[in-house]
Amino acid sequence: MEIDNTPSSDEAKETDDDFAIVLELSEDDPHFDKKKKLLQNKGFNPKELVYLKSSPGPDWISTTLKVMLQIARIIQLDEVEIYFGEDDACSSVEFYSPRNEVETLNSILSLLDISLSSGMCMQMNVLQELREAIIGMIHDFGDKNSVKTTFLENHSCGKEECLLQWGENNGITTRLQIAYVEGAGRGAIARENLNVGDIAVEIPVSTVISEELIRESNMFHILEKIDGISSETILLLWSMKEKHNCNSKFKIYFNTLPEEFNTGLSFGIDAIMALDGTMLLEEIVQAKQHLQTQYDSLFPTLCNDHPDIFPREVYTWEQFLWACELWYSNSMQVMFPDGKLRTCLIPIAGFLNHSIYPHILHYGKVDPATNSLKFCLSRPCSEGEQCFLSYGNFSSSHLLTFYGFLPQGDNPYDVIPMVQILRLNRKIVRKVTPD
Ligand SMILES: C[S@@+](CC[C@H](N)C(=O)[O-])C[C@H]1O[C@@H](n2cnc3c(N)ncnc32)[C@H](O)[C@@H]1O
Repeated sequence: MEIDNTPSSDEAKETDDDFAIVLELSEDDPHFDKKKKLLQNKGFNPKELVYLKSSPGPDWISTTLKVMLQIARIIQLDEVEIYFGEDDACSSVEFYSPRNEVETLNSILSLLDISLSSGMCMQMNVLQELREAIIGMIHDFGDKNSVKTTFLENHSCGKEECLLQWGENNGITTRLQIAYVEGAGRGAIARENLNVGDIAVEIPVSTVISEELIRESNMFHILEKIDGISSETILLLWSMKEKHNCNSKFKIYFNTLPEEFNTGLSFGIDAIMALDGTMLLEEIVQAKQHLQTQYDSLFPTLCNDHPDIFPREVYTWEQFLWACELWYSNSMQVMFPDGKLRTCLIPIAGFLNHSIYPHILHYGKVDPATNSLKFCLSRPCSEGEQCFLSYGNFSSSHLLTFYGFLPQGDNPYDVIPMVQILRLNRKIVRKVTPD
């Protein structure tokens, strides 16, 4: 089917309608049915063809882009956005979330780039015009939503510089430098103007801390025999000891880690009192109880049975909590070429802070061609600007509990209680409204 602004079938014959950009909702999409319905509510099909004209009129580019955006926004919705998208099905929703918007613009850009690089299209000039318009929209979005960072000048970044040097010696390439920033510890700052598609940091797999590395350690054969123990727990126990290992390959990385993380898990009594009666306190207490149970199931048994491998002074509850906070707040999920998803610590990339308006959206897949992780920009980052990542679609309570901060701006993922309220509200309406 042709979209609104394309010619009717008679008109189509008079135009160069031989090349079309295809916007398609994948049948593998876990939300295919809901998205299809949303598309149909707006008059679109799951597969739409946007035909190019050789001499488009003055409004053609903007009208065409508007339609492409409407379709791509729905294709790029995530679960929470779909929930609200369904409510707004008949209204003319233009904006779902910052993540959705950046994802949408980048998905159209990549379709245009594929068409341009195929060289099959007669209307290269039109594709170029569409591309420039999309790039302009990505820039505008960044300009409207850039977060001002205040740098703290009186902090030395000696340890961080050492890590950057270590990274360089071990094949890490980065266009970021590290600085202390107000309210977030260290942050990663662009050394030069970075554009959409540029790689801000590239990390070879050999410099990533993952399960594979731990298999070589002398504690692995003991831990793997423990019933139900997860890879994450094994990694956590390894990092508690490796932190003190002077010969560790990752010594310089461990040197840069904070003594304290200040996530919700180590909130002091004052903070806990201030949260009295809130759902957040419940979340923190439950998470901590779970960790305490886990610790008690492992210690002091491991220290008693293998004192040389699990020294008592290293495996204290306080150090266990530190390692939990390290892994919760600094690890990333990475997909390896063998198809396995592993939890990893990633030196240097670990300095990237989170934002609701991130520059980098996709970073969790090893490129098999280079055996490296590439942190590519989905929107530009100017020289001297702090470069942000998206840690995921987390609510503020999750970010506070496991990362120790509240994000700036309206967090679109603060919706769970609201979703519950809406559902409850609907149930009440249904009950009181006769059929
Ligand atoms: C992966 S580390 C990022 C580097 C970290 N800032 C540091 O100095 O090591 C994640 C931690 O950074 C801090 N952080 C990340 N994003 C933040 C933000 N938007 N505001 C405040 N703190 C943030 C939190 O302490 C979080 O636990």
